Amino acid sequence: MASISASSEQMHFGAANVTADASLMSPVPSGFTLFQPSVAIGFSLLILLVLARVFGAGKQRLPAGVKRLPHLGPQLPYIGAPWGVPGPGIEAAWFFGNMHKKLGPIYEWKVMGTIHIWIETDKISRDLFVSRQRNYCDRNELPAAIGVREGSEVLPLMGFGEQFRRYKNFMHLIMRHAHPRMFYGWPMAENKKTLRRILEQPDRWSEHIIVHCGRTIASIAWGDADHGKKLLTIIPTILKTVSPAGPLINKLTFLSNLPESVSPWKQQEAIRKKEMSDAFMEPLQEAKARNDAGILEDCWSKLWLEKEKGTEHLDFYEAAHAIGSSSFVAIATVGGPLHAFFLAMCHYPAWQRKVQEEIDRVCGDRLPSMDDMPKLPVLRATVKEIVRWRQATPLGVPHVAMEDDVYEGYLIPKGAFCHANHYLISREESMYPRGEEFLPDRWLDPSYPTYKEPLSEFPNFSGDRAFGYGNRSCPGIDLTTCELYTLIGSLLWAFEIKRPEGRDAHDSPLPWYETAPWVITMPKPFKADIRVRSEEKRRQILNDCPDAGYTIMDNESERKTRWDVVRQPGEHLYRWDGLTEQAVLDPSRSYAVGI
Ligand code: HEM
Repeated sequence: MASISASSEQMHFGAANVTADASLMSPVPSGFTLFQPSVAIGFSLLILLVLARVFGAGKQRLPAGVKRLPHLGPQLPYIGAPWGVPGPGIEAAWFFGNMHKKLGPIYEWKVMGTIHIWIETDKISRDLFVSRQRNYCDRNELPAAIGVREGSEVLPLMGFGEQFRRYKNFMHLIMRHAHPRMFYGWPMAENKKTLRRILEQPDRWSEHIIVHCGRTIASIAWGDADHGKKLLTIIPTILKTVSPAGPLINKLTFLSNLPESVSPWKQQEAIRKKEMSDAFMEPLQEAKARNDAGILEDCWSKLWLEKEKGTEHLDFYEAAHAIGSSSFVAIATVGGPLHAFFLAMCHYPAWQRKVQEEIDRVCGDRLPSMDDMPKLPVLRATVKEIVRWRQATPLGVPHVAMEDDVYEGYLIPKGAFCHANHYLISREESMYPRGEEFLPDRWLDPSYPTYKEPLSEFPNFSGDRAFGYGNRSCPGIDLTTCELYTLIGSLLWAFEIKRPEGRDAHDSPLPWYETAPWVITMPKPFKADIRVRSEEKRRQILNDCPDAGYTIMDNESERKTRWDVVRQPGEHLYRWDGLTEQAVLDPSRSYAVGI
């Protein structure tokens, strides 16, 4: 297969973008000292190698007739094959995709004593994570996120067990309660405020989208959009902490043995934990005060405070963390596809006109609501295709094998981290021809394998693979549906979104596949030309959409509380503490066409 350094999906990356991972792949440079990080890492690896040899670590015993999964070839005992660990974010999805071309649809890669199993297809993911879900429902230890797997803080990262079951049941219950009530009307209310902000400051669309997601989920969780600031404050740290591209300790896992007094990661983690707990406990405390005063509006917290049947088994700390940790995940996951929406509209203007024709015909002079959705298949297809085209979680969240298992004659050992490559699964040629294109027609035209009738119901997100598999799959599908359908519908009702022309286009070209390097990723913010579609719509927005102000402050002098969110000096667009920054990719790598 031909090999290129920037295929149809991938961008060209400048030499300035050399990844930090390069140190893991490069030979040790001449003229080094023992204090250089690369030398220290190399030295540590050497000691580990010697220890592993001495104690015979890393030997894998295979039962009779069972084979080891395809792998990279010779590997070091215990350490495995840490060289070549790919760059962050989407590059990892391409990199592991390239390896599938050599090793087949499922292979293993041992790094630092852990067996990682990479899965290329929907079928294998379903065989393991759905048909055998009882064995593949654990989560992995994250070296930088100390104690999160065993703790009672973060639902998506909790190991399987009694505490996880209690949180997840609670999450399902509050979702089941809120969904038929359209999440108590909060998403529609926030949609209007966001239209107003974008009308007034179109060049800050990316910032308004992030704020929108924070305000919407905070309203649903605690009945007060202002708590969204707390979520916006804590997310950058936790998302970086749990990402392979985050702290070094996530790659060099043996560093987690350092005592807290000399471990900057452990010290940082103690601060992160305290801040996150405060961000979850304070809003529930405030919601309680408002509930006691009889003024708390409908929200998830109210269900717990008023002891809705099935919620009473959680104490205050647990309820605060179950609600908080179910909320913070709703910001980047929804914000990512919303960013991808702006990108798709700039790249595919003809499709934008088509979906606007449908919205105009069905909704006329009012904003689309969930009641309109059966009559808006083109809008639903647009939203579904956005989530497929630019995955919010391209490598999903690992499922950990709880016991040894044998799949098609191959051993999947207890403790293996199993990764479904969602990026590849969303591009399987047999299901998604021309997978790298944004092609909403694949959900509307009977000639495509993904087409389903009736169009008043399909496409929808039910069973969509982007939301994961089995008993660890995403409980946020209904909320995502409500948020994305109605906000994207409203944005298309109100605005025309175009790629910039002339000098602007030259100075900041439209990205194709530039995403952030974290486990939940989003397209890099870019310049778009956003104009209201008519003077009548402008009047309607100004009359009917309340001005809720701007959450992000211009400078530190305006800060009143620890939770205020402030743009950094010299920052025109809020960069969310680096979360919106582009992944730094390795320009020396190349990926096969079609990955
Ligand atoms: C486009 C939007 C979203 C996508 C693509 C998405 C994707 C995912 C994926 C891939 C997982 C891991 C599934 C697995 O392990 O197999 C997950 C888990 C989870 N998601 Fe979402 N998600 C989205 C929106 C949301 C929203 C809006 C919420 C909350 C309101 C949410 C809450 C959660 C939680 C709590 C988990 C952890 C479940 C568990 O570990 O058992 N997600 N999501």
